Amino acid sequence: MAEAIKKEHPSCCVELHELTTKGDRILDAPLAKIGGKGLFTKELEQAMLDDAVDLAVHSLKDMPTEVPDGLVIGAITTRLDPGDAFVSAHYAAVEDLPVGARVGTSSLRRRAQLLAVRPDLTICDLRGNVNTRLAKLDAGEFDAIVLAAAGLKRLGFERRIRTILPRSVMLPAVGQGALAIECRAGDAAILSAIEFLRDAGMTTAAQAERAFLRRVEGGCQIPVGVYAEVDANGQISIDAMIASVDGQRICRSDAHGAGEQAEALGTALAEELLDAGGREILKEIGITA
Ligand SMILES: NCc1[nH]cc(CCC(=O)O)c1CC(=O)O
Repeated sequence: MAEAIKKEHPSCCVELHELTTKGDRILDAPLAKIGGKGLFTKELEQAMLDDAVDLAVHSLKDMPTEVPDGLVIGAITTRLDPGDAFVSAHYAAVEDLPVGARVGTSSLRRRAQLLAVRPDLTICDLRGNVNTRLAKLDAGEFDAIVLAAAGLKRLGFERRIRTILPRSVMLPAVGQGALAIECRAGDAAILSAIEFLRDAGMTTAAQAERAFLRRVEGGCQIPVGVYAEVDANGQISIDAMIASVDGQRICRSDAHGAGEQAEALGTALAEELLDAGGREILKEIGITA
């Protein structure tokens, strides 16, 4: 990212400040148990409010739906790959896994959707950075793991991907695969310097996906999936689901309309799913929506 900005603005001096967040540091507990919003974003946001850095690059999916006062998402990039990848030494796809196979994954969303199609699987918690997760698979702890395709691709592990799970089985997390560039709200110089990174279609899709998430009050800690896409005519399609953690119940639906209606469509789809059983599911895991 620093390289891309430097290339676009040769006269700018771009300095990289690497910060670690609570989400990077606590690697021995499932994200759902660490809890709290902004696990991967807070430290970076504080650095911007303190004027220590001018912008922060996040995975959009790590960003809470509410941005702190004084900060904005200045640009959302093209989605690298929204999907979830199946990685395994011995099996080519989920349907090839033997009965009771051990699958490692870090998220309730993946757990629920895997169990919906294969209730026999043993889903095991798996956290850590991508290298650690692949090392645990290679050490034989699991028959397969499922993790974001974008994370694997960005870190050069694309060849480890056996299949991308189809969206009919696995809806991604809100914003998965896109990056969000956050900066101070009034910083006109930075806002215009990062404008070139902005993907118009993805920005609209993110509005719908984040409106959906805002309405169901979830983060990547709850079994919720959503995927929105804008076509060449500016029409948006949204697919979303709310699942029980055991995958036994999945409320799923879709919505279509003009891109200008992205937020309203996302919110309405959330309400439809909450009314169709989603509210009850979230209540069971302690969330009132
Ligand atoms: N929950 C952690 C996280 N946040 C962003 C990514 C990479 C994918 C992306 O940038 O959307 C990952 C890893 C994963 O889910 O496997």
